[in-house]
Amino acid sequence: MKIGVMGAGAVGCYYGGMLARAGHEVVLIGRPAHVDAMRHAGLLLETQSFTERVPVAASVDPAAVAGAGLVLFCVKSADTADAGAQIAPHLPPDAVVLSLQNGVDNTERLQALLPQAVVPAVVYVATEMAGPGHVKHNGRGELVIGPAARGGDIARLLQDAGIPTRVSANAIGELWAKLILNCAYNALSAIARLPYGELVAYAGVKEVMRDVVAECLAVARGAGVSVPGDVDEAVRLIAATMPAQFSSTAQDMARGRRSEIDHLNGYVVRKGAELGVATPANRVLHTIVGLLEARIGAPPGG
Ligand SMILES: NC(=O)C1=CN([C@@H]2O[C@H](COP(=O)(O)OP(=O)(O)OC[C@H]3O[C@@H](n4cnc5c(N)ncnc54)[C@H](OP(=O)(O)O)[C@@H]3O)[C@@H](O)[C@H]2O)C=CC1
Ligand SMILES: CC(C)(CO)C(=O)C(=O)O
Repeated sequence: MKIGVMGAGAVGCYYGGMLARAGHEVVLIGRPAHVDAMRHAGLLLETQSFTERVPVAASVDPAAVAGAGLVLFCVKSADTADAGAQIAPHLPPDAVVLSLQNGVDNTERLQALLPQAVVPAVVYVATEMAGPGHVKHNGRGELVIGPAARGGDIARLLQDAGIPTRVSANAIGELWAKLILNCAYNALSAIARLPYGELVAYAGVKEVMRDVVAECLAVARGAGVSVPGDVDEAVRLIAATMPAQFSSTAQDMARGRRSEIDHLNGYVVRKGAELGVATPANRVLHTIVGLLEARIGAPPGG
């Protein structure tokens, strides 16, 4: 089965690379610098256990998804609508689109554009682009995917390629659990320009995070979502296990790029307003990040 990857960035290149390395026909669709490098010398896949150059097809043309039975959709949340519209005319009717994105509404937004099955995936990985056509895997790599008609087959295909995958009937709840971590850490790390260890050591930060988490849980409850696990413990563990890490929002801001904040705290604020749940702490964080992004000239969120 041909596999298309929409968004040849950190996540797309890691998972697409693992699948290509396992012998699947994979095409990575991305920006010219990465595509040119991969066409010339393959994808440089640097993981914690091996480093390999993986031959892979690459294109800047969204039409390259034609003929794909599975598409990994790996753009940032702000690019979901544009990238979804670009692949829509070229997708086979029976393709399955797996959304490998943070935030809880990408599947819904993508499904509104596509008649094909769109399945959410919770992505537990740390990966980055270290240069054109060069992906660096810094840890983990598991996926939790939502149920789908061919969910079992897709999970097996991923497993066989060395990607630990399970199917969960509550993938949306798991996406919310991750969203809550993002809401607690991402904006604060970006605003303070601090890694998590220093961030939580500052007086009052843990209390702000507690307020943010309580609001998120109230919105999730209002939306009928059951958030699995011990959320407070999960929040505590982030700073304890990655004290030197800056949030992806902080990293985007440092690069002058638009972050996903509108789909993190911003989503909680919008959903809270819709459900009549107050979200003052999330609102303040979302607004301050928006102001900072406007000051550095990052394109407005979408
Ligand atoms: N990196 C990580 O470790 C993790 C990331 N995630 C989530 O995964 C998702 C993807 O993140 P990540 O891979 O880091 O992001 P990246 O920015 O590294 O990758 C996305 C790539 O897609 C490109 N792109 C966007 N729109 C198009 C388009 N229309 N056509 C072709 N290429 C396009 C982007 O180019 P450009 O930048 O020029 O727009 C970029 O190169 C996000 O939701 C993120 O939150 C989840 C867990 C971990
Ligand atoms: C979980 C967390 C907060 C880890 O850095 C993350 O996903 C992010 O930075 O976006």
